[in-house]
Amino acid sequence: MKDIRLRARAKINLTLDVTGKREDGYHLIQSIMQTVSLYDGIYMKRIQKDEIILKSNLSWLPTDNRNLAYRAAELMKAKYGITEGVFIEIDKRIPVAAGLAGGSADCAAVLVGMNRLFDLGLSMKELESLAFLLGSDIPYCVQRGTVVSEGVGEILTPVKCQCPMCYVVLAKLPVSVSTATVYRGLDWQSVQDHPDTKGMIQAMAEADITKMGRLLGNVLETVTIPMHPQIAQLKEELVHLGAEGALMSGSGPTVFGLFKEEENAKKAASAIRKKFGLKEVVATKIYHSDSGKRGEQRNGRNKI
Ligand SMILES: C[C@@](CO)(OP(=O)(O)O)[C@H](O)COP(=O)(O)OP(=O)(O)OC[C@H]1O[C@@H](n2ccc(N)nc2=O)[C@H](O)[C@@H]1O
Ligand SMILES: Nc1ncnc2c1ncn2[C@@H]1O[C@H](COP(=O)(O)OP(=O)(O)O)[C@@H](O)[C@H]1O
Repeated sequence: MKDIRLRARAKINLTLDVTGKREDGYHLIQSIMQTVSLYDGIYMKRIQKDEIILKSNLSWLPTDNRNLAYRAAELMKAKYGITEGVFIEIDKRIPVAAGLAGGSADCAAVLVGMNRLFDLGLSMKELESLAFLLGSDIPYCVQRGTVVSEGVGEILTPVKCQCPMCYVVLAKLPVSVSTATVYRGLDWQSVQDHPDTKGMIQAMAEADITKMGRLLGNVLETVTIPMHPQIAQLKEELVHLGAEGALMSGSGPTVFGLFKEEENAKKAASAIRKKFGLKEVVATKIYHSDSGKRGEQRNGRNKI
């Protein structure tokens, strides 16, 4: 039976602005999203019996249609009349409910995986449209890279210059933050400090990581930091440890710091782990696709 291995990578938001609110309560955003190397491993296999079997290394992660990866397989099966089944195994490494889009990345990977496993021949654009039915961040997780995300997350414009290579420390407090609660708590019209999206793109074009560090900005911090003030302490400590800048990712609570040197990022990660007694601290880096094409076959293994 045909099988496939994929890497579902996490994202950070280098900038996140909210520019309006739709009548249905969803917020209009402008955000520079960036893929990082940290990934969940996804293994998928066609099975004869018409069912979806999902397993993961986290005992408490749902394995039914509360899991976004399951929902992706369910949607594809229904839409394309697939009567065979699929086995999905998730090796979860991205912290959950963290502002890193781990669930969305798994979901996007399963959409890509179903397309390949069942030879559906769908284009990236078609996969992104399906992705948007499942969540606002998921079209981006299909596309990946350095992208300006607008609308509620469905309007994606790749940034022409690549984000310069730098090292990223992710530190997650042991608390869960609901994206819906954070957006509900935002009074977007009274936000004073809007991130400079254009300035950030310019800094990336100049490969000026120091300037990028200065321009990091996320309006959702105004909601999540009062709920969890340690986020501000983590940001301060990362800068103290040599980060060019630090920011909360998405709706939080993960904080990331940007470092020029890998060694410094690793040292900072271990210092943060000790000082704050945190388990979920990862030193990773900006992800640059080396093939330019998602799902490219390398060394006999499918990677995304
Ligand atoms: C904040 C961001 C920034 O990248 O990321 P995360 O923190 O989730 O990683 C995203 O906008 C999150 O996208 P995602 O997590 O896919 O959101 P969804 O599942 O579609 O929606 C969860 C809830 O958030 C609110 N929501 C979401 C997106 C948006 N543009 N405006 C909203 O108000 C809605 O109330 C919705 O019920
Ligand atoms: N495959 C999955 N991995 C992680 N979380 C998932 C998954 N499927 C559904 N979820 C649920 O989605 C919610 C958001 O998870 P996640 O995508 O990790 O966070 P965020 O949206 O903050 O980046 C969690 O409450 C989690 O229970």
